[in-house]
Amino acid sequence: MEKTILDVRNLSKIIKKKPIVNDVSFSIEKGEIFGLLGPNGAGKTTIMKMIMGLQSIDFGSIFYKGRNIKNPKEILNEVGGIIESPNFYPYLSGLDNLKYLASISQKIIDNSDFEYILQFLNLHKDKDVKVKYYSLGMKQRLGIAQALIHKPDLLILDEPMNGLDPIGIIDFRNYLIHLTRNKGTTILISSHIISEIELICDRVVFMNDGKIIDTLNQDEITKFSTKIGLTTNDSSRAIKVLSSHLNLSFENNDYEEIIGEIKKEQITELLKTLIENEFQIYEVKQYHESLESKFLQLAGGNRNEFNSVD
Ligand SMILES: Nc1ncnc2c1ncn2[C@@H]1O[C@H](COP(=O)(O)OP(=O)(O)OP(=O)(O)O)[C@@H](O)[C@H]1O
Repeated sequence: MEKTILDVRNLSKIIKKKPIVNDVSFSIEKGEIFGLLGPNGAGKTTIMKMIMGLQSIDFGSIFYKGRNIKNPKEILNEVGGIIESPNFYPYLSGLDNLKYLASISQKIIDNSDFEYILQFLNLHKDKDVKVKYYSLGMKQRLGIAQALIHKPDLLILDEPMNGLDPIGIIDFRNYLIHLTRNKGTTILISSHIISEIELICDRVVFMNDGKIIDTLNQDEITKFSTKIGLTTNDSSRAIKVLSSHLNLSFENNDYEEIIGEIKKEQITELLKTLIENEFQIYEVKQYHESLESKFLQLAGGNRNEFNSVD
């Protein structure tokens, strides 16, 4: 079985004599979640568009499962993605949009697949509503459904959390982890929001000005962000709940904040526990050297364009 799913070699895109993507190489293994992180204009979307055949390649090659892909249409049945705003037929319902896509896929997609994806993305009750009446968040979730409905081996997600609410983000992250761990799906995901990426990625590439400036693997990502500061509506109760439910030790600091050491992969569980116990969460901060500070250091001049941990 082919271990490397995607191999991007010396990819370049020149627009108006400017290298938008400049000699970028990386490869992604089966079942990996691979993050592209970079400020606005770094070249993330352009790379994804080249992989999906939405933009031509000026230099370099893309290998998919060992095959040099000259015409990306060859692999579209195996690849799903959201790049920029997803496209829909506004006069069709959410379900009919999905059914139309399914009808042009070569994969077998049955009613239980539609049911599952619509339930999962919390669109089930609005499945028969025309998409022109959908909110931004609903359209984003339908876009995710479109990317997933044909069960792609490789999922390409350009800023997929845009427009999702906090619970939607947590559920979506967990679903991506489920897809990779249980279905063997491989994911290439971009963001300029560091906290979204560091929670789920096995490897992260930092881009700036069209170039890769650094790559971190899971161990290197994990060693960041070990201390968390939380501001909620009830610090004392939060300390008790985190201790009794998750065996985490948090304490008050001087700023109505509670601080505790936590492993990166526990953050989702921590937030879920607090939400389930009806806390208002006003702020979540990371202390120690975080992926964000590493990124800001690497990105230098563009530092103001990054979002901080939400
Ligand atoms: N067709 C085009 N014509 C001119 N410039 C372009 C074109 N496509 C992309 N660019 C420029 O290329 C650069 C990289 O754009 P790209 O969308 O790939 O960045 P990005 O990292 O995805 O940014 P963001 O986080 O804002 O989505 C930007 O400066 C953009 O303005």
